[in-house]
Amino acid sequence: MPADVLSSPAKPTAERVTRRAVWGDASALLLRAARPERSLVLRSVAWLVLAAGLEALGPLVGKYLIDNHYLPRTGTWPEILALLLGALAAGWLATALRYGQMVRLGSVAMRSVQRVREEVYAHVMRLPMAFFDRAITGQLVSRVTNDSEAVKTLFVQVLFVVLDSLILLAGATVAMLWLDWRLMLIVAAMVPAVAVIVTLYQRLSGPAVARTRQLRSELNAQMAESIAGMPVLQAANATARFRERFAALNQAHYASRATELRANAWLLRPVLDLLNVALLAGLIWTFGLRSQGGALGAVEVGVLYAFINYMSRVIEPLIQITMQFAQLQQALVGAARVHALLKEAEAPKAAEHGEVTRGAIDIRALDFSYLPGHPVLRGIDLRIPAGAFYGIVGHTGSGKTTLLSLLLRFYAAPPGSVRLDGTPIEALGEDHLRASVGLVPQDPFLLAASARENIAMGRTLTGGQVEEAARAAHLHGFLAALPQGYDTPLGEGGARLSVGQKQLLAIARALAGQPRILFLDEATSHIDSETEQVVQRALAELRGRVTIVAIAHRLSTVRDADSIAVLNHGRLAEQGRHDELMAIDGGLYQRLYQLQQLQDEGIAPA
Ligand SMILES: Nc1ncnc2c1ncn2[C@@H]1O[C@H](COP(=O)(O)OP(=O)(O)OP(=O)(O)O)[C@@H](O)[C@H]1O
Repeated sequence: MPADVLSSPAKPTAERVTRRAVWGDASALLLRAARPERSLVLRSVAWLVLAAGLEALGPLVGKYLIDNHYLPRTGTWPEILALLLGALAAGWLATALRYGQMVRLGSVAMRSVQRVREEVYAHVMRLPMAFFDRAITGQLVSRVTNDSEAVKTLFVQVLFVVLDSLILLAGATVAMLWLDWRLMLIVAAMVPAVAVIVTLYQRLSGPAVARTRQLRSELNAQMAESIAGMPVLQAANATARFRERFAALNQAHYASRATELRANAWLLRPVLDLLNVALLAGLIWTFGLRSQGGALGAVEVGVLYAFINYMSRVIEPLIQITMQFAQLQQALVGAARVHALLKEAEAPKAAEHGEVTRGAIDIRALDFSYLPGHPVLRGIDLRIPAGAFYGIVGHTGSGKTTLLSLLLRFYAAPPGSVRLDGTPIEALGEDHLRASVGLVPQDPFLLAASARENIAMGRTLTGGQVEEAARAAHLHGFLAALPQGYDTPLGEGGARLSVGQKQLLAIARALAGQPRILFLDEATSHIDSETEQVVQRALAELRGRVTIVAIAHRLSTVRDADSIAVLNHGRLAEQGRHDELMAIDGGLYQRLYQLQQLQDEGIAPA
């Protein structure tokens, strides 16, 4: 992550490169977010330029009044009144214009955040499973919620305020140039001084800002992890240790914030205020020299009035710009992180040809490894006819789940090695593939919603379809007897259900999509024998209509399967019906089965 490198002071070259990358990433995100409203942004900027021009007129009118009317005492009241009213009107118009445009640009910023947040969420949903192997949930949540706010900060507090200030600065500079270019040069000395201050500030506070953001996202991550693992933490009496860990992170976050605050407090406003006073003294000194008849010649009093006025107008935008650098640091890092996430490659798009109509699976010479040089599956050949019930068994780590993940296209199998109804799996359209297969995972994932919503999962299913799926999973009786029937809230993670009921609900959900192929990943490992029989009955009723591939630790689940594939260290060791496999003397399946029987009888350890 760029920000992490940014916070490391040890490698100046890498830091420079990374800082550039942060700027590049953040600007790319900004452009992307504003693109749909660029004409509105351009129009607003044009209005801001006009407002700055009107604002710059004020001191000019003042100068004209002093030098042409007040000092020579030549002005007539109507003339003076007209000039004053004109200046007032210009000032008010400028204020109204600026206010209106800032509100408009603020709305652009809000809409941009909305767009970015939706884009990030949609993007995360399309990322390949391999991404989630290394992603940390809390940090991802941070990206979608906190960091996408950085776009708003970049727009509202930085870009627009800085832009507005720059336009004001340009207006005042042009007016000063027109009045007296030499005096203007004195005021212009502020610009390099501010550049020095900002560079210094960036060096001091930049790493602290990046560290603060990183620590904040770690705090989020720990919070999310602790809530998810609460039963384990409490049972292991680890809460105090986790509290300490959280406190240590929080302390580091505080220290990092304190460094930021110190840099802000010392470097920004106070230094600029000092500079302002020094330049004002320089201006009055020069004016004094000239009025003594020095080499520069006389300066009109009105010019001095206008310059003092412009100086305050120059100093304020400069203060604003430097003050925004604090926000800019944070926003840049946040925006760069969001952009880095958006650059994360999505799963490759399929060619979208071919269809799954019957549910036949053909696996040929399938090799797979997560990490180069560490093969997990080797030369698997397996043909599963449509409507068949196949079991996959094998010791822990033999590659069962990996095989299933490839059949679900969670990871990419080598092209052509997995075919569904004759079409290579990589060519099937995403929506079609997902509609054709159903998954009952080992740990059923339940939404904090009603049973109906949990079965439908956002699909537009009729009440009849939901009920039919629940009946097929042998869960209808239970759900219908709940206080609000299918509409009873199930609590977070389905807290109101037993593990077996959750498993049956996951089966109902998978069946509600009317899949051609149903995958079960150890769906019976956590349930009692009675519920297992219910699951077996449900599967038996599906036979011939849906292809079923079931990974099972508990071999009784697949005893009746049409065929059982036995994996051993990533290879297909044996294959056949239960009785055929049991007939192989000293065979792997036979040994697994006998071991399980001993475990069931309490003779061997589980
Ligand atoms: N996402 C991953 N990244 C890297 N290696 C992985 C990943 N998932 C699994 N592995 C490795 O692949 C091998 C096979 O794992 P897999 O989960 O497929 O086995 P399994 O037969 O399903 O085991 P179990 O019965 O314990 O669930 C293991 O050595 C495991 O460490």
